[in-house]
Amino acid sequence: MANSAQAQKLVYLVTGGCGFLGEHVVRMLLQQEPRLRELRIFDLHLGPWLEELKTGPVQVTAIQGDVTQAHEVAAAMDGAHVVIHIAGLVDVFGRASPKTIHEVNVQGTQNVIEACVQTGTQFLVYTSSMEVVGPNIKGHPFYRGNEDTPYEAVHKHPYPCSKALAERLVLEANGRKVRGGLPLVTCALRPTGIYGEGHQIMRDFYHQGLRLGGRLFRAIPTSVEHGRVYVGNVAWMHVLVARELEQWAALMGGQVYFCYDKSPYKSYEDFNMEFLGPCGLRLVGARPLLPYWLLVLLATLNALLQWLLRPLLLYAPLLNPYTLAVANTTFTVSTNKAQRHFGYEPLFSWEDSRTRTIRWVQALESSAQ
Ligand SMILES: NC(=O)c1ccc[n+]([C@@H]2O[C@H](COP(=O)([O-])OP(=O)(O)OC[C@H]3O[C@@H](n4cnc5c(N)ncnc54)[C@H](O)[C@@H]3O)[C@@H](O)[C@H]2O)c1
Ligand SMILES: CC(C)[C@@H](O)CC[C@@H](C)[C@H]1CC[C@H]2[C@@H]3[C@H](O)C=C4C[C@@H](O)CC[C@]4(C)[C@H]3CC[C@]12C
Repeated sequence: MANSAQAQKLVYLVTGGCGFLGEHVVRMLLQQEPRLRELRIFDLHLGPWLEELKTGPVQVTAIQGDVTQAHEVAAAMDGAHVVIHIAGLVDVFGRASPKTIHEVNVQGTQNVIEACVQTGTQFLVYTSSMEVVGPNIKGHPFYRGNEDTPYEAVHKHPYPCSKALAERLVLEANGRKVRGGLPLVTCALRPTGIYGEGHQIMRDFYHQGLRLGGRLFRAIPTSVEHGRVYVGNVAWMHVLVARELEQWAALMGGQVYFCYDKSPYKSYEDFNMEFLGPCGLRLVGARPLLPYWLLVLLATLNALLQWLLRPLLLYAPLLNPYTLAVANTTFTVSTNKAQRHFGYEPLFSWEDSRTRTIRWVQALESSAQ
């Protein structure tokens, strides 16, 4: 813990700080980073909950802005020591155009990098994604892989393509001179499927189950495992990386780290039932109720419907060809690189992560009644 001489001298900027992961990172920084003097939260959509944070010892500055606007990013960055770049369009459901996804995720990231160079911000932590690696378009499984596992990372979908390009920009920017002549130190964190309080997709599954009389229908074989990580542990890894990046710049600069904890490897649907089951939902079927070819047909029909209806309304169901393919491909990580490089250990046990998430879903239940 920092002593009083070190305390409260740093300015952090968090982009996307009002999103699912961003809010947890903001709250974790306020709890776990004693050197914070000012915390700037830059987001397209500011949350009302930010007001409650302004009563503490750290100056919390909410900045409504757009990462696609370079001047807005530079203005928010000026004077910051560390930037944690979380903002992004997480869209695999066809809600945004490929162009918009690229503008936000790639150009937005480039704007953050250039703002660091222009203003002299020396430390950049980027929230990347497992999808930078896979699953690839060939449906190759990634089984208990790590940051060095060979894998043909070939993508077509705009989201993984944008995350892969943005991550590359961040890693290539490591070592660039920023204003004042010091080197920019960057690194990228790759969460697998994040779960926890505020996860919109979990909320969607819960409401879908309520609509179907408390039942969800299995679509994916139990043998297909997906790595998942609790949002609190992802937030903790962001805080730790931002703290250690200066001291271990030579080791950590230009590196990628998977985000991991002790969450069990299960199919995406079975894992969700760890939280939805205790809240009264039941997953029907020991194996998929429909053959895979029929699921592909239904997913394709959903994509066609989305295209036909687009001039009238946004139709964006969970099931589409991309989400079906991802859900149906094993992707699990087994690594300790973050532990070896900067001493990361999960802050929340699996049991604690599960309990917190169940309590959140139960709160949804009471608000739905
Ligand atoms: N959710 C996951 O499972 C997961 C897994 C791996 C990586 N990630 C990455 O984590 C990051 C956050 O994901 P999330 O699940 O919290 O998503 P989210 O949509 O809840 O949060 C994204 C935030 O970014 C903001 N934002 C979007 N466009 C912006 C723009 N143009 N300018 C400024 N702010 C903008 C949004 O308003 C939102 O607050 C993303 O970069 C995503 O790729 C998410
Ligand atoms: C309708 C069924 C087939 C159902 O099982 C579909 C589930 C599907 C919506 C999810 C399965 C895997 C998810 C993705 C994965 O957890 C990792 C991701 C990376 C992250 O950066 C963004 C979110 C996501 C793409 C995540 C999205 C939902 C799934 C595709």
